[in-house]
Amino acid sequence: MKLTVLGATGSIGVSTLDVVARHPDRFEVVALTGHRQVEVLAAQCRRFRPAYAVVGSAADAQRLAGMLRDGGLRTEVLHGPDALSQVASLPEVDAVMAAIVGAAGLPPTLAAARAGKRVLLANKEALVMAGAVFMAEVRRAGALLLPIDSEHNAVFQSMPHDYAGDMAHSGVRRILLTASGGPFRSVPLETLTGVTPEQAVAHPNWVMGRKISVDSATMMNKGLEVIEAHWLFNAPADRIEVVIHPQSVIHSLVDYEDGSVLAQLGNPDMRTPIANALAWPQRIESGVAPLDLFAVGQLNFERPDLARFPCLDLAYRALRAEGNAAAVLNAANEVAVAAFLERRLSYLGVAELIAATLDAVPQAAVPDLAAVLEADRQGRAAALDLLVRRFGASSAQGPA
Ligand SMILES: NC(=O)C1=CN([C@@H]2O[C@H](COP(=O)(O)OP(=O)(O)OC[C@H]3O[C@@H](n4cnc5c(N)ncnc54)[C@H](OP(=O)(O)O)[C@@H]3O)[C@@H](O)[C@H]2O)C=CC1
Ligand SMILES: CC(=O)[C@@H](O)[C@H](O)COP(=O)(O)O
Ligand SMILES: [Mn+2]
Repeated sequence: MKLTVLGATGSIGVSTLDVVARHPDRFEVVALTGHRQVEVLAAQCRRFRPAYAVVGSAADAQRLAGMLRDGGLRTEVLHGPDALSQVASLPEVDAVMAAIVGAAGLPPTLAAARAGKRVLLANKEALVMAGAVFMAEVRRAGALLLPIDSEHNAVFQSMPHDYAGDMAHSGVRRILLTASGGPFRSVPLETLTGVTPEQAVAHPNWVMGRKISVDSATMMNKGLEVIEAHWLFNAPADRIEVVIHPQSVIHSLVDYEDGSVLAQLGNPDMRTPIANALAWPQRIESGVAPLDLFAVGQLNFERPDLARFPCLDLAYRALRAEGNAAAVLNAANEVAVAAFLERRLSYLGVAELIAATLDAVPQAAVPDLAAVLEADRQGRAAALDLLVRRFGASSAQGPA
């Protein structure tokens, strides 16, 4: 199978290449993309010898090309958003790992879907922003969409094999998404005012990029995942429930009409869902240790407290509002998380800024990609404006 890995230099990208390296007879890497981490991408190119590598800027492309030439590699180095879409839709590529973080991942992921690829979807923001447009393109092009997000991969594994998007027909009552509750699940509520980016990114169970780690702390990650589940499984909001499960061993569950509840369990290591989607419908070795239930000992469950996790409530509200609301929610969240990581916004300010942005941007339909991108633009503009005017941040904003 010939692969493009979008976001190869990130947490999911590195785990993907770890699985790929275990099966040189099965997988061939055609293209790798990074953004700013040129040295990491250069090392990956030396190891996997792709035909194409993509970075964010012309200057970095020049630097990478020099490094690869010195190593005797023939990899063609490209840069910029169009190059991402180009390598996501190459005719010789069978499967695309979509592991760019945030809205920047939408155009190349959509390009892969439009080209009818096997799309391994980690970039949940793409589906949150553009769910209807994205799913329509998947169906039109006959692409195979396989979820990488651990919860959705667990649901995928626990659904009937012939599930075609009709929960009632398949006897599915509810989808139960598990959530760790993040680093602030049980700290006294009054201490949340002063929490730092370092505390927020210290996830109890998973090692991930900084943006998704903050999302886990606020539980916006679970909110985005509720919206993701809605689109992937054609599930209405009131049939998707979130269950806090602090051990992150049960990755999610499907509740059937006959009272059966099927779940997928495993150690919290993304190489399991990555291997599952890369090889589906076969099973391959992933490097993940066998689950030791005696060491786990206990599996606990709690109902999420929406006063502690208002972002979860905001995401359900955006899903129910339909139209541009989810794209605005996502845009505001990206602005808020970046500002929090730069210490320009408090932890509690993240949810407040998102709520204020949702109030500020008028409702609109999003029938096509242009409308989705306009909703994203409006959400970012409103959030940045509110950040300065209402939340007192200075007007300069650095990279996320
Ligand atoms: N990490 C995890 O365990 C999980 C992640 N996900 C999802 O997977 C996606 C990736 O997450 P994760 O790997 O943690 O994130 P990371 O921050 O670790 O990696 C992000 C990747 O995207 C690249 N990137 C960043 N900005 C841009 C841009 N503007 N244009 C092109 N490429 C860009 C980065 O390049 P560079 O580093 O070179 O600058 C890097 O390769 C997210 O959508 C996340 O929600 C879902 C489930 C679990
Ligand atoms: C590994 C993965 O899929 C993450 O999205 C994970 O779910 C984050 O943990 P939380 O349950 O804390 O959001
Ligand atoms: Mn997840």
